[in-house]
Amino acid sequence: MALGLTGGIATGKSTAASILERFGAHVIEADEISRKLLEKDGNAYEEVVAAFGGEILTEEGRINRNKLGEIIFNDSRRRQKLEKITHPYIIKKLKKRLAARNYSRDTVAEVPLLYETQLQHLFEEVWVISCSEEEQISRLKNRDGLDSAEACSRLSAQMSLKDKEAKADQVIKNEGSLEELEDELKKVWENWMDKNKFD
Ligand SMILES: CC(C)(COP(=O)(O)OP(=O)(O)OC[C@H]1O[C@@H](n2cnc3c(N)ncnc32)[C@H](O)[C@@H]1O)[C@@H](O)C(=O)NCCC(=O)NCCS
Ligand SMILES: Nc1ncnc2c1ncn2[C@@H]1O[C@H](COP(=O)(O)OP(=O)(O)OP(=O)(O)O)[C@@H](O)[C@H]1O
Repeated sequence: MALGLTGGIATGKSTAASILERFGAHVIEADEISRKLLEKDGNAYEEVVAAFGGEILTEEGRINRNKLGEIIFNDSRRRQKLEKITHPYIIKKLKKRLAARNYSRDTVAEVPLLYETQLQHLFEEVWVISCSEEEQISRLKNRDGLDSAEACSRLSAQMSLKDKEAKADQVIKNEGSLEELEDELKKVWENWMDKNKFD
C-alpha cells in the first residue's frame, strides 16, 4: 500500500517529497494536479471562472492564482465554493495515479489537505511533516512574500498541525537544517521499505 505525505502549509512537504524522490520514491503531488486544473485548458477552468467572475483573470485570460488565493484565504465561504469544484477532480486524479502504480509501497502521494479531504484510508501510512507555527510563518514570508496577516489566514484555512500530528503514523519534525531533515527521512524511509521484505 502506498504512503501519504501531508503537513501544514510551508512545513516542508515538497522539500521532504523531493528528498524521498532521491531515495527512490515515486511522488504524486496534489498541488501539481490542482495547478493543472486551473490552467486555461484545465478541467476546472470554466467552472472556476463562472463561480468567481472575470476579476480573477489576467489580461491573457489566465486565472491569477495570487488573486484567487487572496479571495479564498480570507473568506471561508468562497474557499468552500472553490473546493467544491476542485476537490472532486483532485481526488479522482489522485486515485487514478495511485491505481496506475498499484498503490505500490514506493509510491508517495503528497497531499496538503489529506486529512481535510479524508483520504487517509487510501494509504497504509500517513507521514506528517511538522514545524513550529513561527517557522511556518517565517517560511511563508521568505518564500511567498506574504505578510504576517496573510500567512496566518493561510494557516487557519487548514486543520491544526496538532490535530494532523495526532492522526499521523509518523511525525517528522522539520525544524532544523535540510541535512537533519534528510537524515530523519532516510531512517524512516529505509524502515518503511524494509517492511516490504515481509509482504
Ligand atoms: C487558491 C490557489 C489558486 C492558490 O494558489 P497558489 O499557487 O498561491 O498556492 P498553491 O496552490 O501552491 O498552494 C500552496 C499551499 O496552500 C495550501 N492550500 C491550497 N489550497 C488550500 C485550501 N483549499 N485550503 C487550505 N489550504 C490550501 C496548501 O498547503 C498548498 O500546499 C490554490 O491553492 C488552489 O487552487 N487551491 C484550491 C485547490 C486545493 O484545495 N488544493 C489543495 C490540494 S490538496
Ligand atoms: N529545514 C529547512 N530549513 C530551511 N528552509 C526550509 C526547510 N524546509 C523547508 N524549507 C523552505 O521553506 C519553504 C517551505 O517549504 P516547502 O515548499 O517544501 O513546504 P510545503 O509544505 O510544500 O509548502 P506548501 O504547503 O506551500 O506547499 C521553502 O522555501 C523551503 O525551501
